[in-house]
Amino acid sequence: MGIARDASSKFVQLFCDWAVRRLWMTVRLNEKEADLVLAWLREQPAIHDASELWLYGQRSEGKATRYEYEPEIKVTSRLRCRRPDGSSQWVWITRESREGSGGNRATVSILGRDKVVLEKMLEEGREIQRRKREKFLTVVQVYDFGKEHGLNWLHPQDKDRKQPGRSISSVVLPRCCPGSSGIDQAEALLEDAREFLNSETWYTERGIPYRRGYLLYGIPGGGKSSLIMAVASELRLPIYMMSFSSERMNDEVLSSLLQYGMHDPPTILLLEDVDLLHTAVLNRHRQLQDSAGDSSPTDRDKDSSDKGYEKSRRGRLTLSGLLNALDGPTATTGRLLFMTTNDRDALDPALLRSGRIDYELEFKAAVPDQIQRLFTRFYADFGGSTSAQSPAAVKALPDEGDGALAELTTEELAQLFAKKLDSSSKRLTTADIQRHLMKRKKSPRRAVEEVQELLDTFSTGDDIQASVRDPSCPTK
Ligand SMILES: Nc1ncnc2c1ncn2[C@@H]1O[C@H](COP(=O)(O)OP(=O)(O)OP(=O)(O)O)[C@@H](O)[C@H]1O
Repeated sequence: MGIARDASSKFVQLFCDWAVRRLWMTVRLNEKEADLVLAWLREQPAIHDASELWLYGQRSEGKATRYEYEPEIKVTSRLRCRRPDGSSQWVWITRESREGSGGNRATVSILGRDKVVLEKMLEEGREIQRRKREKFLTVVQVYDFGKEHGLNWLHPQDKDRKQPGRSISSVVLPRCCPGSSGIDQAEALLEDAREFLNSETWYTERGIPYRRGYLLYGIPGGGKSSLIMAVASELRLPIYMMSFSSERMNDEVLSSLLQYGMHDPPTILLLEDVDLLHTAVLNRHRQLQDSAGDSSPTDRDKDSSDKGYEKSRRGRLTLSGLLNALDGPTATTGRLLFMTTNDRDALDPALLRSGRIDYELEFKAAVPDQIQRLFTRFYADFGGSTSAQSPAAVKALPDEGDGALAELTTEELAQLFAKKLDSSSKRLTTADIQRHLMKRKKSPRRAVEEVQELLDTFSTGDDIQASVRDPSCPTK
């Protein structure tokens, strides 16, 4: 009797398992797709009826705090989804937060075998993420999740996306053709990137890897990082900021970071201060190689430290590993690579070869036309024309005298300010000038009157002013 009961309960259990397997389909989602489904889920009205919600405030509008609710979706959420043909389908979504790593994983269980609902969810989630990127600049950084999880991308959660975007007009660079009123170097670079994004078929048809590399180099405080932020904001691309400082970084980790866990292309990959990477990280390996090369192979066989050398060699980032990850056979396409450096000469030529870097832009000390436009933009609220005239059009302006300055428009003050800086032999960066203006943000007149203070505080030398006066067009 007991045996018969056990057998029948086993049979029922097996039947249930079979029925669930037959009726339900479960799809496991990795981090990137899980983020899309969760972004979609957050916008479903049915979910907001949930009994557990998170509340968070956003101060992004400047003044009032805006409150937003996020449903608690750590547990399974069950909802009916509409299919494209108008019918509905039951879906269960379960979020699994990977402890310590911060990344999301999720499973989607669907009644039936039709995946169309899941595909619709992913598509809409992608659109939601794109809309969110419009409002905020997304910067993804490499983060060390500890011994177990290692290095991975730290994607900002929606509620952290507070970094506002930056417009290209906020980055004031010399004009491409000095003396003209044509576009400036920031707009030219943006145009180049835009053209690249529209030319995927062109690249594919010619068998050219669909990638573009930009090198921004020159003085600190010239606007290199600002330009990258502006390009990302204008093109609504997320920035992936690579960092090499962790001891855990090596060729394999780098390669896997660039292959997995990034948003779908196009994206921006940013390597900042790449000259420091070269000396501090890559050369470390070279020294190891050199010291190993000094001893004969027999000596090294004897030397137990040889094993240590091999181990450390495998655990290091090498130049070839970096180059392979950037544009080797496994490298992703559809990516804009930006490298910045203050010292171009310190870079290995291999890093700069054509096809790897396609566009170079040098940042120099500010030129008069640039200073004038920076000033006019900064004090745009003070009235006066905002269309900067070329330096040649500067009319005779009073040099000194408080009374005379009070009569001038912002535009005329800008011309005078640029003229005063130009007549000194000092080199100033746009960051230096911005700092001077910031201290006098309510008075453009004071910015001109106290220009000597700027020259005394921020002067960085006087030897290469001549080259600064002739900003070259970017090298393509
Ligand atoms: N050309 C510019 N137009 C507008 N603002 C600028 C420009 N250059 C610098 N700034 C301002 O100066 C500050 C520093 O600029 P930024 O960080 O972009 O310079 P950088 O060239 O990247 O410097 P570093 O090489 O030290 O990283 C920012 O607040 C930025 O807004």
